[in-house]
This record gives sequence, C-alpha cells and structure tokens, in this order.
Amino acid sequence: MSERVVKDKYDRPILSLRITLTNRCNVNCIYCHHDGMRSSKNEMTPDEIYKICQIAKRIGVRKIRLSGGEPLIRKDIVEIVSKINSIGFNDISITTNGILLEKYAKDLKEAGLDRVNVSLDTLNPETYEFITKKDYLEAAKKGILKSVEVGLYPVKINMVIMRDINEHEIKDMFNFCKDNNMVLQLIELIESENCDDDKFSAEYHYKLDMVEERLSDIADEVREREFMQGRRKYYINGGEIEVVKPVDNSKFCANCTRLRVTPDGKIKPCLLRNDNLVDIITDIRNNESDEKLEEIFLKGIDKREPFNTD
Ligand SMILES: Nc1nc2c(ncn2[C@@H]2O[C@H](COP(=O)(O)OP(=O)(O)OP(=O)(O)O)[C@@H](O)[C@H]2O)c(=O)[nH]1
Ligand SMILES: C[S@@+](CC[C@H](N)C(=O)[O-])C[C@H]1O[C@@H](n2cnc3c(N)ncnc32)[C@H](O)[C@@H]1O
Ligand code: SF4
Ligand code: SF4
Repeated sequence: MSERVVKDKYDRPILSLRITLTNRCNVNCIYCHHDGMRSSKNEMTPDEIYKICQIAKRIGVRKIRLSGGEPLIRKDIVEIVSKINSIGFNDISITTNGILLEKYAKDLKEAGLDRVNVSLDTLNPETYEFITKKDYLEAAKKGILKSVEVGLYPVKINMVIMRDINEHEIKDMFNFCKDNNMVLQLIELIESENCDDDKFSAEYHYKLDMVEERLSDIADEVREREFMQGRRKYYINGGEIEVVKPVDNSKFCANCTRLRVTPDGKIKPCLLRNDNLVDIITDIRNNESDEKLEEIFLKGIDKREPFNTD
C-alpha cells in the first residue's frame, strides 16, 4: 500500500515536521532567529510531543527534526527521541550547537536518533566567542567527534556565513568535515524580526552565489535535493558541501515540504511568519480524538504559503 501524502494549496507535499522543543539556549548567538519565535512558556511534555508525532505520521510525514533554542538542554531529550522512534519514521534528526553532545550522543543513538546537524561557524576560539558569547568551542568539537564515533550519520556541520567574520574559513571547515567524514552546510544569513540585533543581518549578510559558482567549477559532481527546497550538493575530492540559500529565493520556498511546531504547541506554517499559527496543544490537553487533532493539522497545512515568491 502506498503511503499517504498530504499536499498544501501550492502542491507542496508535507513530508517533514520540525519541532522546536524549547526556545531556551546555553549560548547567545549574535544572529539567532530562534527558529522564528521567542516565547517559550509552557513547553510540551514528551507525551504531548509523542501525540503530535503520531498525528504527523497519520497524515504522511516521514521525517522528524528536533530543534530549538538548544534541544539538548531539555533533560528529557533521550525520552523524547525514544518515544518518537517507537512510531516508525524514516528519519529522526536533531539540530544542536553540539555543546552537550559528548554527554548525550551515545544515549540518543541508542534511543533511535538517526543523525545530527551541529552548528559550528568557526574553528577560531576568538571568533567562536564573538559569535556565541561563550567559550565552548572545544566542548562543541568534542561533541561533534563523539557523534561521528557513535555512528550518527551523516553528521552535518551548519556554518552560517558572515561577511568579514568567517567567510574566509570555508576551506578550513571543509577540510575539518572531510577529514571526519562529515557534510558541510553553508547557510546564508537570514534577516529575522526575532534576531536581537536587527542591524546585524544587513551588516554581515554575505551572498552565497559567488561561493556556489566556485563550488560548481571545482565539484566532481553536483546534485539537487528536489524535496528539500531545491538545495544543491557539491561533491569535491571525497567531501560534500550543501548550500542553503533561503533569502529572497522563491525556488527554495516552492520546494518547502516542512511544517513546524512551536515549543508551546502551535502549528507554525512558515519559519518567517507568526501571524498564522494554529493551536493544537489545547485540544491535545483536552484529550480530543485523533480525528479532531488531524483536522487541526490539516488546518495548519491549509495556511501554508511560500514566503518568497517571484
Ligand atoms: N527560510 C528557511 N530556512 C530554513 C528552513 N529550514 C531550514 N532553514 C535554514 O537551514 C539551516 C539548516 O537547518 P537544519 O536545522 O540544520 O536542517 P536542514 O539542513 O534544513 O535539514 P537536513 O538537510 O535534512 O539536515 C538553518 O540555518 C535554517 O535557518 C526553512 O524551512 N526556511
Ligand atoms: C535556531 S538554531 C536551533 C538549534 C541549535 N541551537 C543550533 O544552533 O544548531 C537552528 C539553526 O538555525 C541557524 N540560524 C540561526 N539564526 C540564523 C540566521 N539568522 N540565519 C541563518 N541561520 C540561522 C543556526 O545556525 C542553526 O543551524
Ligand atoms: S543559533 Fe542555536 S545555539 Fe545559537 S543562540 Fe540560536 S538556538 Fe542557541
Ligand atoms: S515557505 Fe520559505 S521561508 Fe517559509 S518555511 Fe518554507 S522555505 Fe522557509
């Protein structure tokens, strides 16, 4: 039997769910968009997250991504992954700053986590401290290597590229990734109303078009991820670089297949909008039926619109 696929009004299939587990974090990155939302009271419990994932599975979601804030500062993170794993998704992943990964990587793997994306913008301790306001570079690196060691695969390194801050470090970071069998993701800085410093994006924004051109020239192979915002992957000398260019990119939004959930249990149709959230947690707490909860999910999907259009 073929799996169910729900599409939105723009013919985009909903294949992945991104759950922001908390807005709290153990660092304070200068550019952080906080997954598009600041408030963080009333975080969902593991059972509530489990229920949301069960409904997601019913409507055909294949992939679950846990994010934050920093998802690993939730003390129940292993329990959350274990519960989600019992539902049977194709892919469960976490996006993390890596600082607590040395502690949790093995337990997360055993609980059913498939892979991690770890944010690391620099290998330079001073630059790391400038960006995050903390000196946790070594902890993050240890966490990254531990993830590789326990078999989370692939480990992806998220590097947000900023003018005059780390643009010159791409080659070093690529070598660090290649040497440790990891994928490098270069991310264009997104302007967001949820960033503490609203002038930051304009000052440090660095267009990745030239970088992509250069990668095209030297790549042995280029592939496109059709159901993942049409992103391109470049294979170079046995290493891999993916480029994430969400800014003013209508193709990126036209190929967006993910729905989001906020820490306090609202369906969030788009990273960059907060005027179309749909509350689902109230009905979960009222023990409403799965059919009713599915209807709420579908209402969230109905509100999806591409943020960037031509
Ligand atoms: N505008 C926009 N940016 C996104 C979206 N999803 C991810 N991003 C950006 O892409 C970057 C990487 O996100 P991750 O959480 O590591 O996950 P991913 O790369 O999207 O997912 P995988 O490739 O499956 O590992 C982050 O900097 C996000 O800000 C999205 O739906 N819209
Ligand atoms: C909000 S963080 C949450 C997960 C975790 N704390 C981390 O840093 O990986 C998710 C991803 O968004 C990226 N991000 C945050 N603010 C951004 C911005 N303004 N532009 C582009 N990416 C951003 C981070 O680098 C990280 O890879
Ligand atoms: S990007 Fe991640 S690690 Fe940095 S402040 Fe935001 S949530 Fe925390
Ligand atoms: S519509 Fe565009 S901006 Fe909104 S979540 Fe999807 S890719 Fe991101």
